[in-house]
Amino acid sequence: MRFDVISIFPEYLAPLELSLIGKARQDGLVQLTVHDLRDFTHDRHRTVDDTPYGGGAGMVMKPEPWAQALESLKPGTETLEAGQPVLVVPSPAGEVFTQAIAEELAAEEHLVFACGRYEGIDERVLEWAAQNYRVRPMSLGDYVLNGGEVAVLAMVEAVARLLPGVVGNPESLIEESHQDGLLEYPVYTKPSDWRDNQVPEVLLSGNHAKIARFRRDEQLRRTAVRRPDLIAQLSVAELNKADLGL
Ligand SMILES: Nc1cc(-c2cccs2)n[nH]1
Repeated sequence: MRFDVISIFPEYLAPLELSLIGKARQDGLVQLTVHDLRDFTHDRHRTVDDTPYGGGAGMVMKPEPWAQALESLKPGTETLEAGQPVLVVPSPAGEVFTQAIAEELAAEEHLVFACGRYEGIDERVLEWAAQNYRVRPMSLGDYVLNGGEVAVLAMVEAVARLLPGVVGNPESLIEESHQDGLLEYPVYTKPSDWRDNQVPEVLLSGNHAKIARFRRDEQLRRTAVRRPDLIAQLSVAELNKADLGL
């Protein structure tokens, strides 16, 4: 998997050199390159923004530096089966990023992330880029950040960790939150009696069927309380499987 990130703050993406993703890059499982958008400007001040047509506060990112940065990544030279790269554009006006989308993107060969700042990128860039990219405006959630970099850190981690060989034990990717549309169950470790707080007895029983049932019930109970919106998407059969006791 090849990741390219374009930003006016490339140092913001430095955490992607650390830990899991950093090791994946060293192991050659992931190729990740961060590009400074200002390298695609040609004026003395390396200008990337200008005032908005139609007025309004703030500045808009100029189209030409983006076009040159995106062209530099050689879209359109992909093999037929690889298909066009996906251009992910973090935006509060995008589709909401989910685990399902992370899994979708993890199946791609090449992802490009465009980190907007200011009031956003000139819309014509996204229209123009559609010639050589599958353009996907993507929101991290219904709140506003100052730029796309934080969203890219989250999305790259969510995608890269799904790639074969990136996390040590692939089993740890199973039964995670949102894996099956539910939140994950609570976890415990030693000591079993901690400051007079006990680990649920069933987890000490060694009865794997009961443990599995307890964990499933806890997933459903947590989801019903914390994320009723997810419960609405579950089948009646799933709900009937659990004793929610709500
Ligand atoms: N979910 C989300 C994305 C964003 C931004 C992306 C780029 C600038 S602001 N805010 N909130």
